[in-house]
Amino acid sequence: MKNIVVEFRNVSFSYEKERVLQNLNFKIYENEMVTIVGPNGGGKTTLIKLISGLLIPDFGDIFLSTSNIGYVSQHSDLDNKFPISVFETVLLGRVKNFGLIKKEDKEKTIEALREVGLEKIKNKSFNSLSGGQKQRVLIARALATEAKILLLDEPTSNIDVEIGKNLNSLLKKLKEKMTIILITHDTSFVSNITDRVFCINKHFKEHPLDVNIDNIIKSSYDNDVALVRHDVNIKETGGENELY
Ligand SMILES: Nc1ncnc2c1ncn2[C@@H]1O[C@H](COP(=O)(O)OP(=O)(O)OP(=O)(O)O)[C@@H](O)[C@H]1O
Repeated sequence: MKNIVVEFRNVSFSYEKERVLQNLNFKIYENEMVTIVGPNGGGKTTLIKLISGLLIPDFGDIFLSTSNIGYVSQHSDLDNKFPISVFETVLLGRVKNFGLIKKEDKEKTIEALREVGLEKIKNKSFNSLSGGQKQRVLIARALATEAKILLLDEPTSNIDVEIGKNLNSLLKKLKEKMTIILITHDTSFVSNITDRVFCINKHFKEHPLDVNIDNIIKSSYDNDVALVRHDVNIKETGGENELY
């Protein structure tokens, strides 16, 4: 029997008066990879913000087996006016309460960069990298925190098919040592490695793996449901904290 890593019990969430998630119940287990799909505005990002602790539910309870959570959000750009190297970006994952950086922190940073295959470009500026490389650096930053749960919000935005394949192999490797929860509109990208598929449209549904997910979403929610990737930056609204 696998250990439960995340459990939602009757969880509901609203932004001000708008109910976005209604009575969610599910469990996610150790070393599982769960893919979250659903229409635009269905509440997928809200769900992973609840898991990360960035948002607090109105009702219900969320149980987590660890507070070590790495979150790679949809938007990978850092401020261009704030030049930062690849190494420093990943090292930020080790900075706790503005304490001193120790030798061990630098070692863990290099280890994380090696794991995602980017050790050789550690001195490059983060903003000079391609979309796919930036994604890998941000995954390395999550690894440097020694995360036990990795949350990824649309990791295939801004990257081409070839880089997507590399990311797929990286996630397959990482799945052996952590639980991965990933939002994507591109289900083919993870179909060979995901263990379960959750569909979120205010309510929760779990779908079987062996069918075409896009068709399921359309038949479940109606044909007009928009399934689009986030290739554009959208400014966050509301009073939430940004993790990075
Ligand atoms: N900070 C916020 N303040 C108010 N409403 C918000 C906020 N963030 C999201 N919403 C609203 O909550 C609903 C769910 O948004 P969410 O981003 O979780 O959906 P999503 O499934 O991730 O959508 P997408 O596929 O477009 O990224 C939407 O109606 C959205 O407009």
